[in-house]
Amino acid sequence: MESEGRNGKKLILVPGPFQGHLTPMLQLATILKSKGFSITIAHTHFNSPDSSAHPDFTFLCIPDGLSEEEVRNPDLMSIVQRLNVNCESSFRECLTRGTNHMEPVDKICCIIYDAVVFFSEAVARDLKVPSIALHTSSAATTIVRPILLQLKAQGHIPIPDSMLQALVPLHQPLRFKDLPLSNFGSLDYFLELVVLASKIRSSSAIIFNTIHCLEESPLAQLHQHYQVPIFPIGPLHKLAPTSAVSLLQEDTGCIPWLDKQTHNSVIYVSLGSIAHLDQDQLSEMAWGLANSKQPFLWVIRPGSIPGSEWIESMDEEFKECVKDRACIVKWAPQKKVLAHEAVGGFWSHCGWNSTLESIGEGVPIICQPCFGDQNVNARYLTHEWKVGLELEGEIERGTIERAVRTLMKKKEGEEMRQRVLDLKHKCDVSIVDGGSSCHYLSELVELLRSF
Ligand SMILES: O=c1ccn([C@@H]2O[C@H](COP(=O)(O)OP(=O)(O)O[C@H]3O[C@H](CO)[C@@H](O)[C@H](O)[C@H]3O)[C@@H](O)[C@H]2O)c(=O)[nH]1
Repeated sequence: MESEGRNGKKLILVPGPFQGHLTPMLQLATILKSKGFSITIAHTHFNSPDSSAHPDFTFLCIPDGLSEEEVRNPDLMSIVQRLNVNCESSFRECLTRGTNHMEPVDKICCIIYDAVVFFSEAVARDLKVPSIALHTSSAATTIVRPILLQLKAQGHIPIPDSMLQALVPLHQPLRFKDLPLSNFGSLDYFLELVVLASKIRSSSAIIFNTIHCLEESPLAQLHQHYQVPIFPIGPLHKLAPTSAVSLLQEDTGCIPWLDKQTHNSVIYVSLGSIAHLDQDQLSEMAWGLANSKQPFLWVIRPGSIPGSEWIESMDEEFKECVKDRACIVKWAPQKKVLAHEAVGGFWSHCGWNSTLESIGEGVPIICQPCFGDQNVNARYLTHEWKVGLELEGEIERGTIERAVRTLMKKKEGEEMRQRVLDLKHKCDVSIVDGGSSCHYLSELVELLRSF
């Protein structure tokens, strides 16, 4: 049984079962452990994290009732929907039954849950345990999501072409086309999920993996919107740099390859853990990179190109053309890659973790958002913080080649690099004594200790 934390307080943390959600929750767990709390990670069977990487935590598997078929071909929206239905009673049972590795309910001081697995809040309320939500996307995304519901009510979803380029009132620099619509599953369920995941219900506070200096205005709007404390305590990966939580095996062979490249010469390419490409897009990306003449490190996730295996789908001519300046892996140790001095640019889908990790290492970005909050993040990167280049329209080799050259070789790219280094410095300042994230973290810890 997990020994009591130094301060005698026990926390249950419930992550969302996707890479971009598990990562920040495990980082938060590491941070709170260092503050003296004992930690139980209550996770679904689906995409369960590797418990051996975190010997300090207790792991509790919530039976999730998903069928083998649902797990084999996961459809994100329906998985989220099913988990929120299936897991409420099994989670409650896990907590109340007091299994060998579980503490009695009255010893739990708080349940911290990812906002997408809101069944956790229902259980916390039922058991009269305080709860706090963690939002894993940006504050800007959270504050604009309700606009989608207004648009739907006005019959403006799908958003008409005539509106797409217009700025969203009170939410500049966002245009209507940047609003965080999902590509997955039914629109109605997505909108329902937006409502359910943004409700605070009985929870006592909301944690954001963001930084005051990056999102001052959206955070101010959130403070007005929600009647509970908001804790922007990011970037979590900087506060918990050793917290490993990869669902896929990392290929560390790319690090010795990077060691041989010159300073700021490599463009790192990754579209995160969810986005998919088709064969034509893969080919355009490949030739855009090849024609840019820049060395590149490219993550091609297994299964991300439906119907083909990753490397077999690249043709011989391409392999020959890039053989001295390309490294292609299935999954990279991304934080180490971005911190490597050879990496001078990141071509990213702009998931929120990748966005923070790139800013945190002072690496400018070519932005290719695929869906949802990535559109919001890309717009902030290109038009608010001005540290990213927008790759708009179809994926096309000429556009890619030009974007890579601009970022890596031209004055415009160098200016972005300077600005992102300034932002990195501000982020570094936020997490040390006197910094905003450090301050909010102390307040969060104080609240948790008061429960
Ligand atoms: O080869 C790789 C590629 C990625 N990563 C890591 O995987 C995470 C990816 O997270 P993120 O950049 O946020 O992308 P997604 O996995 O696509 O995340 C989902 O969840 C995020 C948080 O809610 C959202 O912002 C995204 O839009 C959504 O797709 C990051 O920590 C990366 O460091 C690796 O370690 N190795």
